[in-house]
Amino acid sequence: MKNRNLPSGTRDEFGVRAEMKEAITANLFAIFKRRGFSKLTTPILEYADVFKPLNLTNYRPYQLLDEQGEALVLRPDLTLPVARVMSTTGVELPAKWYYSGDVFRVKKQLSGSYNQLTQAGIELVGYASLKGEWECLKIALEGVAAAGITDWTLELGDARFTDAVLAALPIPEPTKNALKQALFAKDLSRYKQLCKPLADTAFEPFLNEWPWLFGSFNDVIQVVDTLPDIAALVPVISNLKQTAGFIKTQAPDQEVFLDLSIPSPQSYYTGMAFQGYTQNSSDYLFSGGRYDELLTSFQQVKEPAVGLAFDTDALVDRMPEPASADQTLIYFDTDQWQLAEATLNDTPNSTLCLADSREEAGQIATSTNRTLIDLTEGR
Ligand SMILES: N[C@@H](Cc1c[nH]c[nH+]1)C(=O)O
Repeated sequence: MKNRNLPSGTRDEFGVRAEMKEAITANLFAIFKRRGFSKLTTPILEYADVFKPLNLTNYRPYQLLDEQGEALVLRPDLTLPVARVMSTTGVELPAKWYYSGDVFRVKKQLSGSYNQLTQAGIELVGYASLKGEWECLKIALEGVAAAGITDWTLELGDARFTDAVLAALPIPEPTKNALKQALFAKDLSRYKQLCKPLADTAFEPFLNEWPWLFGSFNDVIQVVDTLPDIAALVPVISNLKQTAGFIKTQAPDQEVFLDLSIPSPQSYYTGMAFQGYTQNSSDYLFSGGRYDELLTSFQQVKEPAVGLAFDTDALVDRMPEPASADQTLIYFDTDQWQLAEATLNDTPNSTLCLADSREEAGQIATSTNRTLIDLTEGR
């Protein structure tokens, strides 16, 4: 073997970390199942076409070809495969699915982030009501709590906000597009220049704040309230306010932020989006949102849908490590297997010592800091 290195952005997982990941995945699955979700598993390989609705600059996939020369990819997302299943299998709707699996996204070299990450998530297909978003948020609160993470921020947004505001501005279409680009790129000098024709209009106070429209829910809503009436914004703001109220009833101490100055986390979102963050890290704990148009890229009929995925690796990175219990090693002769088995059953946190000699068993016990039970003693 010439190259023993791993492909960039991948890792091996073993020991405590791998066990913590298994434990949080089991906890999340228990939450999903208790709330009536069914399991859905899809392959790691899919036709590249499935992921056309993604913004591929953020999610550049690993590509390969099948035997007919068709482009395949390692899946960069788990929501699109669920949408594909929904449109090809004629499953009766509405449906509640859960899943877990690895996704692969080619990141910039040396960006320091991983190209393979594990997600565990849910998709609610066929539910148009705000109850769908709230079910996702309830699961987000429970999932993060199950990981033992207490200090985190829930960030809300809405994919419709930016376009609704831009549509109302009395400026030509190309200027609106340029303004959106400058806003998202945080190119402030260009942004200010493009806003000049709107000085002294009713939009001015809002436009002065828009690039910084991120922060605690009520502070951001106050700025939004300075806008003149925009009919398309009414349901957006009302849903956001109701949702902040819902969180208050479910988790009174939960910090809720609102970000209305960035692009939607996924190009396929059509409504509310929500993410969980801890301080000093750009990895989200979970990310989700409503995507009512996505199924139309696979089938004729439109189906409302909303979902969320936990980044299992991000949860593990922030989970408190479990206290390690005292471990015991059971040394025995080959003809004592039954006795060794009985001792194993009766002794918590024990493991059989498979060494050939008492001396080797002693060395292992010392180097791994374990107590040794010697069943050969006095033979
Ligand atoms: N697939 C999305 C998360 C999601 C699940 N359902 C809806 N959104 C992501 O990876 O960001």
